[in-house]
Amino acid sequence: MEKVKDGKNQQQGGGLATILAIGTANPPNCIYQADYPDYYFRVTNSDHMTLLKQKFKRICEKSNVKKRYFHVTEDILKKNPNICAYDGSSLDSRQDILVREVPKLGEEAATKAIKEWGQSKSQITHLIFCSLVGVDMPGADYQLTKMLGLNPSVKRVMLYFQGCYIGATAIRMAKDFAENNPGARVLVVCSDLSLGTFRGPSDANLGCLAGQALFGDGAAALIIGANPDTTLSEKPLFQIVSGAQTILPGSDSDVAGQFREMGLTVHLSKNVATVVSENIEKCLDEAFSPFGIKDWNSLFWIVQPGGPAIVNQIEAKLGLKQQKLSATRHVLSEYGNMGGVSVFFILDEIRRKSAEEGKVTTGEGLEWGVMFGIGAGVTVDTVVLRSFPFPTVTT
Ligand SMILES: CC(=O)CC(=O)SCCNC(=O)CCNC(=O)[C@H](O)C(C)(C)COP(=O)(O)OP(=O)(O)OC[C@H]1O[C@@H](n2cnc3c(N)ncnc32)[C@H](O)[C@@H]1OP(=O)(O)O
Repeated sequence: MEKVKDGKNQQQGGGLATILAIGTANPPNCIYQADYPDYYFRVTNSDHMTLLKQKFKRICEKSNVKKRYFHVTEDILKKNPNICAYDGSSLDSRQDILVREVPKLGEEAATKAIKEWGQSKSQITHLIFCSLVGVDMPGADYQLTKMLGLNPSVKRVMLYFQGCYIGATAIRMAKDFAENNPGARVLVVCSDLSLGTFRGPSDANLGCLAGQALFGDGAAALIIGANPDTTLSEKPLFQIVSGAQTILPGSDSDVAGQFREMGLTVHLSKNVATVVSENIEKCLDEAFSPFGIKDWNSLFWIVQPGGPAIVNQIEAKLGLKQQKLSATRHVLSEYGNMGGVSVFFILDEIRRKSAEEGKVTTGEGLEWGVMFGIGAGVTVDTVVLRSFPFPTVTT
């Protein structure tokens, strides 16, 4: 793990990378979880699978999700029955929608982040675009560059087909770009539509059924750069102190995805929450020992909300106070699991609520925080964050 440079990047004479703005977006079609089992079994023509429907209702009730947003509507699904079957040959139908819509939703989030940042988009030097789905060539990074009218020489990276840890991974990458390229301003965009994994129910893949109860659509964008220029009103929100990634032992194929003619099929074992919670303290120890921090309740918390079992078991294993994961739970409840996008929403919720409640820092009044990206592998990305005092700019 990269060590904190005590506020100074000696090589570049610069500071640590800082999150300068956050933007989020969702498609307009909102479905309440209470209505979802009926909706899902109806649109997938599966009402005859009564036992499976009862099980799905139980999963939805235990999901701790109140509502989710989706690009696809019942009309779109009716026109694409191959997507609604469990194993229909549907890749082309999915791609036609995803290749168009993933950059579009990303554009909405990026536009909000750039507006909050308040600077000219010509100052964006790097773009990192992440999406589980919608792979094409040139990719969503290229489409977004054109849509936003970014400098054609912006240095782009496209990250397709990574797990739900990717939001935290992208922050780790942006930190390297920002700290090693003087003056860099990195636009990070995550955009994911659950259409990539949407499919009808099957007795043969109950883990997939759990995914159908949890996944939702969203996009989020960050602007990241070192040495915020407060004379230009750049407002530092969170400092990115360090980033690390690891594969959890004994977790092979607990979270996996297969990409075939039927699209992307997710496999989730019942072991995910246990394997994550059993290994999370080691990730924390490695991340925070350089700073002598051992009290996990002294941190503000952002956890990829893969499902309530993951959130609950992390909380129990570490003895976290109940409110520690309230921003994480709020985002799970209001939007479902949006893959790599979720951690950006949680970060946004934390800074928004901190301001609203008059906390002294952007991180719930605390100084240090942790972000966990969790996904396929099982892979965990750990980002150490530091908040800023309010107001975040002194003139
Ligand atoms: C794609 C990526 O890279 C990243 C990701 O984010 S992947 C998503 C990771 N998320 C997960 O793995 C989900 C974690 N699981 C959960 O949060 C919860 O277990 C849950 C919401 C799915 C269910 O809640 P719960 O409190 O555990 O309820 P529980 O009563 O145990 O389960 C409800 C039913 O679902 C079934 N079930 C739950 N998880 C299952 C799974 N992974 N596979 C098969 N069945 C499952 C249970 O067997 C049970 O069935 P019955 O009611 O018939 O007994």
